[in-house]
Amino acid sequence: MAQRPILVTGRKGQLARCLHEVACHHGRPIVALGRPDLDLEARQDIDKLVASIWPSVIINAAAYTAVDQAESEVAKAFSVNRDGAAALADVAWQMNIPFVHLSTDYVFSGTKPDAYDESDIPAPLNVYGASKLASEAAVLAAHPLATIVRCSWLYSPYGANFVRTMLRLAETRPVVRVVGDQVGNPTSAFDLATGLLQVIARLPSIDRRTSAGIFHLVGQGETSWYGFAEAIFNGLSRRGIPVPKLEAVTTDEYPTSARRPRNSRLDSSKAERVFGVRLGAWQHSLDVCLTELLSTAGEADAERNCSSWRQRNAAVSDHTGGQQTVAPGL
Ligand SMILES: NC(=O)C1=CN([C@@H]2O[C@H](COP(=O)(O)OP(=O)(O)OC[C@H]3O[C@@H](n4cnc5c(N)ncnc54)[C@H](OP(=O)(O)O)[C@@H]3O)[C@@H](O)[C@H]2O)C=CC1
Ligand SMILES: Cc1cn([C@H]2C[C@H](O)[C@@H](COP(=O)(O)OP(=O)(O)O[C@H]3O[C@@H](C)C(=O)[C@@H](O)[C@H]3O)O2)c(=O)[nH]c1=O
Ligand SMILES: [Mg+2]
Repeated sequence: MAQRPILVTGRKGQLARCLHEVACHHGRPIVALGRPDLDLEARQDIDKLVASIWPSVIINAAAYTAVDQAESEVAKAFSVNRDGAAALADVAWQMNIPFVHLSTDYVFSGTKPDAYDESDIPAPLNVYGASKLASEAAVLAAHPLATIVRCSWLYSPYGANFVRTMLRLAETRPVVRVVGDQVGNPTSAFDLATGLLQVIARLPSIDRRTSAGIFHLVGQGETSWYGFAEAIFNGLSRRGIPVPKLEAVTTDEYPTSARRPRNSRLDSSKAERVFGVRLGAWQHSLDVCLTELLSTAGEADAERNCSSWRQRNAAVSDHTGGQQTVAPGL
């Protein structure tokens, strides 16, 4: 009998695209759905759509992710992130399908001096973070066995992310100013995709109460947005590309609509203990991403097929601790 596919939502988003590539590379059937076919705000026929695919697991990578814009689109952010996610989780629960949902470091206020673990109390500073925190509770209410993965500072060759923003600014600005007083964990969406596939591969062998609930899963290492920008520009310089002058500024000197946490570092040790998954160091994965971006300049937004996943990605290790490029157990 044919293997049931993974169903991922948010098809054009960076994580969904990475999941698609990595799953294809490992010969795992995967169906990616996006708007208009699957719109989390128009959920009448989600159950029929899901039934027609009959997936082995659903990964909800669709979300309203425009952090500043969310401040003035509160209803929409909650409608997509909380209500849409809950409706999909409900369908999964009714059909007895495991459900993996993504959340964010922005659920935290940033006042803790250390990395946040799953027992820390969230207190979001912005609408996006509040809507994602609400999504966690709503998803777990609809699907008590859902696995919720909080990640942070995702980057990839696709979509809107800080690496692609810095590459764009490098081409157009003589000086780039970036905040140096907000720290977190940059996370490669390819590494996260590989880690998520390991998580779902291990779900059947783990007690369902243990795999349910919240897990932090981010790239190893930490930096500020300024440190991240510096590493990006260093990567460009090493490749002979001219870069602008980079200046560190404070949060107060770089006003934005949404407030952001000063510290949103996440401790991923629970995910490592339970699922045996650990993502790679962000500096290495950034270099992989830059190579990919610069070798495919201009086509990063094009739809790609399975064959485009090269053996270049996903520094993920299993519980044996060894770094490897091919994820174990997929
Ligand atoms: N980006 C980051 O730094 C981080 C992201 N996360 C979480 O990880 C997940 C994946 O993020 P990422 O891949 O970066 O997000 P992207 O913004 O790259 O992609 C999100 C996708 O969701 C889709 N979407 C938006 N609204 C709807 C809707 N009403 N119905 C269906 N699809 C919709 C968008 O579709 P369309 O293309 O049609 O607009 C888009 O393709 C999200 O849950 C996000 O909150 C967590 C931490 C960090
Ligand atoms: C573009 C730019 C940003 N910044 C600052 C603003 C902000 O504090 C920080 C990051 O800005 P961005 O808007 O790129 O990133 P932001 O949208 O805040 O990224 C977040 O997205 C959501 C979806 C998440 O879940 C988070 O984990 C996080 O990745 O850098 C500068 O200082 N200079 C700049 O030139
Ligand atoms: Mg943004």
